[in-house]
Amino acid sequence: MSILEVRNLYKVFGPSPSRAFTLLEKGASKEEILKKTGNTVGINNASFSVEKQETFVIMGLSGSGKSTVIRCLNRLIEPTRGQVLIDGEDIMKMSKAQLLETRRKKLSMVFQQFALLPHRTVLGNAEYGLELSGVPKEERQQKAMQALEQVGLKGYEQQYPSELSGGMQQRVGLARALANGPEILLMDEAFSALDPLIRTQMQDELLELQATLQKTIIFITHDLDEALKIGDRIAIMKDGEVVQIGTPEQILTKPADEYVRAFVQNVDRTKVITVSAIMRKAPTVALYKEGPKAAIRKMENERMSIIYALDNERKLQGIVTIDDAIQLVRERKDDLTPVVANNIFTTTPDTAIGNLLGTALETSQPIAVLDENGRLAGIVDRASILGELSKTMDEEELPVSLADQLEEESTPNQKED
Ligand SMILES: Nc1ncnc2c1ncn2[C@@H]1O[C@H](COP(=O)(O)OP(=O)(O)OP(=O)(O)O)[C@@H](O)[C@H]1O
Repeated sequence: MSILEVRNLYKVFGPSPSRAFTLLEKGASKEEILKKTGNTVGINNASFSVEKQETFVIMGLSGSGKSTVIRCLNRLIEPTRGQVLIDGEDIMKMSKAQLLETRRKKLSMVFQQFALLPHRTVLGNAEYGLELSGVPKEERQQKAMQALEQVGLKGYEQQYPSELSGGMQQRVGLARALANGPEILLMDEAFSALDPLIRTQMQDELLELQATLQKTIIFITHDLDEALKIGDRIAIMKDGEVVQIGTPEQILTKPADEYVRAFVQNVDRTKVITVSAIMRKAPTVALYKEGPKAAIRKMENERMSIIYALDNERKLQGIVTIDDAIQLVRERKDDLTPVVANNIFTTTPDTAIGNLLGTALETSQPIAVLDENGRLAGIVDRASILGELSKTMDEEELPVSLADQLEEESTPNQKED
């Protein structure tokens, strides 16, 4: 079961939501509805679910409805229609007391403008949520200290917010949210007010922190690069609607419509698209013990001149050429081991393809993709790496030798024509 589920959520701001709904049902646009009724459609039929420990990013341009969605999740804004289920419980049906309890125990929010109390120390700010919940002093201080340590602010407990840099102030905001021990962290443009360098650093730190904390994070941003970096999945919003939900790779490789395509077209795909998106099954694979005759048969069937040789645990040991295998048959050997050449280039499924650029230049052989146990997960060849790279870069931007190779590979057999 998803930890959070949003079903057919609507928020209409204004005097007469029912008039807006009538027009929405007829397919009217947000602008038309505003013009005719004076109502603003903030969220239009949004549905998504978030899994436990997932970082789910909601991304969209200004006015697309991100902040309204995140505020509906804890009912800081009352949805007009729809359901928000947290651990299967509909927050729309909760009493005031239940809602408060849920906000304190399950959801914590980190705001763009830090929202710190200026007259309280760092520690005083970090323990504030717990204080509101009535947690005894000693316990709340201990939890707040732990949270401050997690965000790298140990030693700053007695400072005041004005004595800290923007990045540090936001760490206090994060510590305050973490101190409550929530299952879900709601982060509303949490890094958008920071300088670019500090912002990148905070993104890295959040990723690091999340690797150990494993919270469920719902992160709002208008910055696509931030979304692609942080999100396990991303929901893209436009005019209050969720237009696509997918992993960063899915968003880049299979944009749902022209809007998303236009949005992602300038992204450096090579940093996001990983080998797993372009690898294919290795065509010919043999176990050592199958011997050279079986290997030759497989190579013939697949019309290949090499075979990937695996040991008994199916770990890749190297490649055997058809000439090597023929030689082994002549020598009456019944095992492939003697001729396995292990000078094969390897990579892993989660390597960004931009990092394979050098290897693609060095070898015309496919690169073997190994899983974490050294088993052959597939292969990735130069054509598919170059194909992906060329979608990102203009040809003039490609290294000269790569551009030449691309040219050669895209016009095969020209001389023979
Ligand atoms: N209190 C309100 N009253 C009327 N309209 C509102 C209100 N709050 C938001 N809206 C409208 O709802 C739509 C969605 O706004 P929202 O703030 O959720 O967008 P956003 O994607 O978070 O944008 P930003 O990044 O600029 O905050 C916008 O058209 C906005 O004008």
